[in-house]
Amino acid sequence: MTTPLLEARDLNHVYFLRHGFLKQPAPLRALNGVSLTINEGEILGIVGESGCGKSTLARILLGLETPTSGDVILEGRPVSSYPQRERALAVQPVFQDPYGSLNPSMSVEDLIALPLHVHKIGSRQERQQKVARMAEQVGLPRRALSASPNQLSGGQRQRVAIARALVSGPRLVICDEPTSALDVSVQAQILNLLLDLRAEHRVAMLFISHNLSVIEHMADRMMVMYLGRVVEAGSTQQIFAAPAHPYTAVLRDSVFSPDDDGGVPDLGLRGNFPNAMNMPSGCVFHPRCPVARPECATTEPFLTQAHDASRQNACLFPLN
Ligand SMILES: Nc1ncnc2c1ncn2[C@@H]1O[C@H](COP(=O)(O)OP(=O)(O)OP(=O)(O)O)[C@@H](O)[C@H]1O
Repeated sequence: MTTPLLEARDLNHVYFLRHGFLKQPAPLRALNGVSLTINEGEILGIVGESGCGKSTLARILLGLETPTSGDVILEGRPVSSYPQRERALAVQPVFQDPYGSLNPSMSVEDLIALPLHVHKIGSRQERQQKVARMAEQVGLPRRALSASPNQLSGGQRQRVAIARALVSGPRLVICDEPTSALDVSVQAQILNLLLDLRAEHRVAMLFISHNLSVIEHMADRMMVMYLGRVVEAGSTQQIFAAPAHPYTAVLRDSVFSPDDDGGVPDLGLRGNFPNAMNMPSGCVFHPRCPVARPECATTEPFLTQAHDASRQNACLFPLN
């Protein structure tokens, strides 16, 4: 068996929130026993409503946050044993907001070259060549290299962010809602660009979105998250054809407005998205589940294999 590129084992993350000056901080479980693997060159999609823990997971995998418990293993070694430089070279981010993540006082060329500069890769001339090649691959015109990011459109800025993420040759790119802030007309272009770059560079991606149709387009395998837990995982094609968890089925059948802003979509479910500080008993989805039975309020389901070893779901009464 080949070693996965990245493995997360039983990640738990708790934030402590203080309500009121004198009150004791109360725990909010943002991640609850999340495990995953990403293989070389593979795209793993993570989907779920706002607040389900997607960005917390991304930040932990990027090393921007330390999990309360659990392990992250990169190419068979715990990430804690990696020097920061090596980890940053192996795993690069592309965030949602291309406006906030690009320093407007730098030129596009310097922005793309930043990882090469920080990690002292290549001579000045080699860096320039790499940046020019990368800019061409992401479809930026040559004249954009001397521009400030403020002079570019949202789609072009995201191309800069993607070029910067890929220029140092990472093995994994973590894309957190990379097209949610863009105009509908450019979203598909950026998604297809990421697919082309994956094919060309054999780079793996963790692709986070609240929109299941984006995940369907992008991901080889996918995980559905709800209130910090994984409720279904498996091949994207199989899950779309026959979702096992009622939450996945609701997400699949909901109609997303193409220009929704990444907030909580209207899934037509009874009840609101629950408060993560006051988790429902039994199955955490049961208060909103269209097919819940009495046992669902009292018995907690665990993520278990179904169909074959590649699929898992956490439902007492799976649909398929
Ligand atoms: N720094 C923080 N301090 C306290 N609570 C946090 C913090 N970051 C996230 N949370 C809480 O943790 C839970 C998971 O948040 P997270 O941002 O990871 O979810 P998400 O699925 O990425 O949502 P979104 O798409 O809105 O970013 C939420 O209840 C959120 O309010």
